[in-house]
Amino acid sequence: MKIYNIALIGFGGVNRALTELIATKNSLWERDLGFRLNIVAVSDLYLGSVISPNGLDAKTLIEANFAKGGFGRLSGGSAEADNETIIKSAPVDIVVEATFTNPKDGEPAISHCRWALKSGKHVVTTNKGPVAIAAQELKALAKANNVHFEYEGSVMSGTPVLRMAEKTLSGAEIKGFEGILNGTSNFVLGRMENGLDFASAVAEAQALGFAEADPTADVEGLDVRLKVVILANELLGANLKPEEVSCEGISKLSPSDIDAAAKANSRWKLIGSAVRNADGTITGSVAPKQLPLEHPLAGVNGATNAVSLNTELLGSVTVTGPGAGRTETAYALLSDIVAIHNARSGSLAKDAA
Ligand SMILES: NC(=O)C1=CN([C@@H]2O[C@H](COP(=O)(O)OP(=O)(O)OC[C@H]3O[C@@H](n4cnc5c(N)ncnc54)[C@H](O)[C@@H]3O)[C@@H](O)[C@H]2O)C=CC1
Ligand SMILES: N[C@@H](CC=O)C(=O)O
Repeated sequence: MKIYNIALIGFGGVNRALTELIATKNSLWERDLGFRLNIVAVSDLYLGSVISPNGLDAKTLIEANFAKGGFGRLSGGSAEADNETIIKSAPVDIVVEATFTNPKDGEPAISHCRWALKSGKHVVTTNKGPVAIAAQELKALAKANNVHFEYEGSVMSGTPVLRMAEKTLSGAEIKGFEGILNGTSNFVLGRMENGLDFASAVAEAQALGFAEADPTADVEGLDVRLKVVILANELLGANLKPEEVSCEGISKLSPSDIDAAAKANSRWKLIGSAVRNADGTITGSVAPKQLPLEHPLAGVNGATNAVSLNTELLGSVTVTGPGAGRTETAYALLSDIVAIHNARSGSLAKDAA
């Protein structure tokens, strides 16, 4: 049985949810997946950092109500978040990057990934910045250092779309996609349909753990823009940069726009899409669209996301599932670790034989 020592960078909703899963499910994973996870280091801007080479107790990490700089009170702890030392020096196999997504330049998360990969550590991340802005560089670094860079949760949280497409749609010739790719804005639009005002709906999405640290990224479409870039680059072989994707969010939609749509048997949805043009170029966009109720994406509600992949050989293939949520996103990290474990232990090859 394998034990993976891990470092958590960022200890917010997602990495706390992963810690909770570790506290409750390690024995199940040992039996069913063939590994356990051992948290050896944690670093968080607010709490500080801590390293314990033998491992930290996951239950204690979750239950202790640490104040600002609180890791400083732990043995091996410091009130400052020394990410660089933790990432480069902690004796871990996997760095779990779940700090905030910076839609402008992806930092400091890109540096976190770079440090880890250069130190010969696998990276699993739900952070969209490094994937949308620096995937090529980080994949090359991973390859050069014989480690993995995995990021299933960067699009549609724990709902498998990147790995599903890579593993099961090879040769289907994906020509484009359109989807609902932000849980917060979809949740907000639904709550506004029920009469709630915009600000209260955003506050609810924050309380439920769906929203970004700065929810402007959700409601102005910046988060979807990163996801469009990731999907286009991964599934269509594009080389898009965020600034090349046109972007409009939902913040200008008023209650009367929402009512008018309902009266016309339709609904506003924030749609991210990309298409391969006749000349081979790829165009991406993010914009609110008024969809008739019978449209397949019109019935996707709350923090659920959905993406319809337009393929040459299969027609339209739609994947739907949670697009945000702490535990749902922590599951994406687990699925990345399972992918690493299977690749390293050769169990997929054995299954296929
Ligand atoms: N919550 C969700 O539903 C989903 C989140 N994501 C992404 O996962 C990541 C984590 O999300 P959440 O946990 O919900 O965010 P969060 O805001 O709850 O937690 C982020 C944590 O990172 C810490 N942090 C910020 N900058 C840091 C730095 N430079 N060094 C160390 N720690 C730092 C903050 O103190 C905070 O505790 C984000 O990038 C987010 O975009 C992706 C898919 C879904
Ligand atoms: N804030 C994002 C979280 C997942 O990426 C969302 O609401 O979809």
